[in-house]
Amino acid sequence: MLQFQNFIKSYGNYPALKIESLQLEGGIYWIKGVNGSGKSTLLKSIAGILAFNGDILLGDNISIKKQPVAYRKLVNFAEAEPVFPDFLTGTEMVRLFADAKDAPAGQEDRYIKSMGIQSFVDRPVGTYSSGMMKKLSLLLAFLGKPKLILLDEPLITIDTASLATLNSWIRERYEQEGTGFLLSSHQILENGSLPVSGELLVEDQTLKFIS
Ligand SMILES: Nc1ncnc2c1ncn2[C@@H]1O[C@H](COP(=O)(O)OP(=O)(O)OP(=O)(O)O)[C@@H](O)[C@H]1O
Repeated sequence: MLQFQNFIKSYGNYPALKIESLQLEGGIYWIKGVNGSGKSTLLKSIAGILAFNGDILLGDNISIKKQPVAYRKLVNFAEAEPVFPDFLTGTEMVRLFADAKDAPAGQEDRYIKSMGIQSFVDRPVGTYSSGMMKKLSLLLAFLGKPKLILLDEPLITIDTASLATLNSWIRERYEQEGTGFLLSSHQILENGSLPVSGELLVEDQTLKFIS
C-alpha cells in the first residue's frame, strides 16, 4: 500500500524524521508516539502537505514526487486540529472537497446523516464548536475514492456516539473497498472495535513496527 524510500524530513537543521526503507501492506494501522515524536510530521508528509527528501509511493508505485496530482487524489487527510476559512459553510467545504477528489454524486449524504452533521452543515464553519469542526473534517476525509485515509488524532473532541459511527465508516471502507488507514492516537483503542492490522511507533526520529 505504502513505501518509503530514503525519506528524510528536517525542520531547518533539525532532522525530525528519517525512514530509510519501509513497506506497509494494506490495512488499518495505529501510529503511536509521545508528544513531539513526529506523528503529525509523518502524516502530513504522506498527505503531501510537507516537503521532504526521498520519496513515498502509494498503490501501484505512484510516486508523490513524480506523479504529484495522481498521488494526491489517492490520499485523504484529516488534521488533528482542523482549521477552515471561517466564512465558508460546511456544505461549501463538502462541495470543494468532493470536486477536488472526484467524489461520486451524493456520496456525502449518508456520512452527513450518520454523524448528525445535517443540523449545522449549512452554517459558516466559524460558528462551529471544536467537535463540530472535527466531524466535518472527518467527513471530508472520506470523500472520493482514496486508497489511503490518514486521520490525525481522530478520537479527540468527538462524542462517544460519533466515535462508534467513525469506527463503522472505517470498517466499511476497509472491508468493502480495501481502503487503507493510518490513525494516530494517544488513546487506548477498545479491543475489537476495529480490525487493526498493526501498530507503528514513531520514536528516535524514525518509524518502527511494534506489532
Ligand atoms: N514547523 C515546525 N518547525 C520546526 N519544528 C517543528 C515544526 N513542526 C514540528 N516540529 C518539530 O518536529 C517534531 C515532531 O513534531 P510533530 O508535531 O510531528 O509531533 P507529534 O508526534 O505529532 O506530537 P503531538 O503528539 O504532541 O501532536 C517536534 O520536535 C516539533 O518540535
